[in-house]
Amino acid sequence: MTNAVDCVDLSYQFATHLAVDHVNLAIAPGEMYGLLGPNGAGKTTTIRMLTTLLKPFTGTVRVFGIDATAHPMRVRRAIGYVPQALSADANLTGVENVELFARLFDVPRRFRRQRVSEALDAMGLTEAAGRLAGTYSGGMIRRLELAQSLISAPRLLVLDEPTVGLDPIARGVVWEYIARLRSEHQMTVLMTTHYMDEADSYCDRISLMHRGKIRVTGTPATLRGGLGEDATLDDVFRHYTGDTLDKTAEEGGIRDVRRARRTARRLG
Ligand SMILES: Nc1ncnc2c1ncn2[C@@H]1O[C@H](COP(=O)(O)OP(=O)(O)OP(=O)(O)O)[C@@H](O)[C@H]1O
Repeated sequence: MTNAVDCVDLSYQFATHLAVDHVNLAIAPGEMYGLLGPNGAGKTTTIRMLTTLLKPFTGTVRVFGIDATAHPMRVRRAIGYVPQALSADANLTGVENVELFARLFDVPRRFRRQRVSEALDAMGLTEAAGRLAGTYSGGMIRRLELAQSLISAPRLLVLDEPTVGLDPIARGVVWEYIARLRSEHQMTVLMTTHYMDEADSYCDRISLMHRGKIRVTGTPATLRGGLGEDATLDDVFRHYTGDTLDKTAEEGGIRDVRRARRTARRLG
C-alpha cells in the first residue's frame, strides 16, 4: 500500500544553519502520527516542506505517492493544513471564515453551503456559527481552523501545535474532535507538539526530533517500554537526546518566545 507520507533524506538549511538534517519519515494511511520535540527542533520546517511551502535542500517528499516538488498543487489538494499562527479572521463570523476557505478551494457553489455547515457541525460550532470569531474562546478558534481545513475534504490533515496556548480542558476537547475526525473520515493525521502527554494518549506512532534530526520512532508504548515499566516519554526523550525537553525548550530564541506570546495573547 502507498504510504500517506514518505520523506526520504529531507534537509533544509537557513543560511548556515541546518534546521532539518536528513530526515526520513514514513506514515501509513490512517495513522495518527506525532512529530515531537522542543522549540527549534525543526518540526515546523519539516512540515513546511511536506506541505510544499518550502523546497527541500536535499531529499524528497511524497504524499500518497505524489512527488511534492514535481506536483505541488496535486499535493496541496490532498492536504488540510492548520499552521501554528492563527488563520481565522476575528472580524468575520464562524460561517464566513469557513465560507472563505470554501471559495479559496473552489468548492462548487451548489455544494458550498452544505459543506460549510457540515464542517462547522463536525467541530461542534453550529450554534456559534453566526458570531464573530473574535468572540470565540481559544479552543473554539482552534476548532474553527479545523473546520476550515476540512473544507477541501483532505486525505491528510497536518496540524502544527494544534493545542498550544490552550488550557488543559480546551486541549482535551480539541484532541477529542481531532480523534473523532480521524476515525469518521479515515483521515491520516500528522501533528507536531511538544506536549509529551498528549502524544502519548493520542498518537499511534511518534518520532522524537532534536536539533534537526529524528532520534527515534515508534509507538509511545514501545518507546516507553524499552526503558522500563514506569518510564514516561520525557524519559525516552532524555534517553535518546541526552537532553531534557524543558531545558531545550528554554533555549528557544527570541523568535520562539515572541511567537508563543503572540499565540497565547491571540487565543485569549
Ligand atoms: N525563517 C527562518 N530564518 C532563520 N532561521 C530559522 C527560520 N525559521 C526557523 N529557523 C531556525 O530553524 C530551526 C528550526 O526551526 P523550526 O521552526 O522548524 O522548529 P520547531 O521544532 O518547529 O520549533 P517551534 O515549535 O518553535 O516552531 C530553529 O533553530 C530556528 O531558529
